[in-house]
Amino acid sequence: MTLQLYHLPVPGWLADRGIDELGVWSVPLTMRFRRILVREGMVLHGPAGWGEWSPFWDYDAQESSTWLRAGVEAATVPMPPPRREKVGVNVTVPVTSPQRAWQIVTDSGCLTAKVKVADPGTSLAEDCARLEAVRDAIGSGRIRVDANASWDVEQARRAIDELERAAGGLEYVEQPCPSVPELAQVRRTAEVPIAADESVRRAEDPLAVARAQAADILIVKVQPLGGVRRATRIVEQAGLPAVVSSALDTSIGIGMATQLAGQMERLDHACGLGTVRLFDGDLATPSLLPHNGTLPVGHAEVSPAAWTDGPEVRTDDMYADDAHGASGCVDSAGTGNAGADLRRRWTQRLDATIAVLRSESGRS
Ligand SMILES: O=C(O)CCC(=O)C1=CC=C[C@@H](O)[C@@H]1C(=O)O
Ligand SMILES: [Mg+2]
Repeated sequence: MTLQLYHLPVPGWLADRGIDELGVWSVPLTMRFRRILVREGMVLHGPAGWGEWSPFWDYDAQESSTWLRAGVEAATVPMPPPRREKVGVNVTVPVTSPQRAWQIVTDSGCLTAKVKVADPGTSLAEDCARLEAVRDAIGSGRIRVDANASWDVEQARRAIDELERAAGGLEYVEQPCPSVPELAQVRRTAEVPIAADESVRRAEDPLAVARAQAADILIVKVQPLGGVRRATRIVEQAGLPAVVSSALDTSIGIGMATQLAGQMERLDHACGLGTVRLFDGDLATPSLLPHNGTLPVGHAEVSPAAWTDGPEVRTDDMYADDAHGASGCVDSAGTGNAGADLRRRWTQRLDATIAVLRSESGRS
């Protein structure tokens, strides 16, 4: 399987906001990440360029609506000039063998590595072996780990000590435990700084973690936080250093994230934006991949060559049989209903998500 990208008709709610082109895509990953092997989403075009909307499939319409606000903002709201032209990024190391981890870090050219740990079904010893290999590859560079809320307080204390020893020093530990009170407890005794990710991006109140002094650093992601402007406000209000990171986006979403990094007053840490390397295909040419550990700040464009159904498909012709775009599409390879399932699932998802936003604007 390779990259697929199909046009979809633009629903009225998006057209009213200035969106004039809509695509749905699917890209295989080069290796398992976050327990998935394929990433899917939409891209939206408007007066400010391209935006991405790619909530994971385990997110409901309510949570996905925040991600949609971000995609619409990127496509329709021009950003002020950035404070910096390029940003440092970390290489992301999935749960994998020490050999592969070593190779990923060596190939990356990055001076900071973020290593996934505590994945269900793997042991602390395996995590330590991966960290030793990463230290060997990165030399005097920085290593951070992400536990994705997998530990309780006691497990976190024990694991952090061991991981720190294996890594020969850690820059920070990202989301060791699920709740804010647990993070606060771990932070009180840990020698290593604590970063909050899920407690910011999936929380009803993204500032609660800062108020509770439960983290030293915030991880901020454009789509989960509803856009560059809202994410910037959250960082300002929290008053903590922030690490701009990816939501496992294509280059379009990574471009949105570089814009957030470009707007931030303080940017002391490498951004978690090197993840296009995990994709086997991309919407932009060239892809937003780090060179010498940095990425340029700015929007990425969907490449005309990326469209499976051709760059200039008139959606009213394509979907003559089906107003919702799920059938009747003839792709450029002549394979009939290729992508029909992808288009149907995402059209339904978009409809449900727009319904949430409509009801919210009805209430306000
Ligand atoms: O921060 C990075 O280096 C890459 C981004 C990354 O790790 C993630 C992206 C998307 C979903 C998450 O499971 C994961 C994270 O938890 O930070
Ligand atoms: Mg994380």
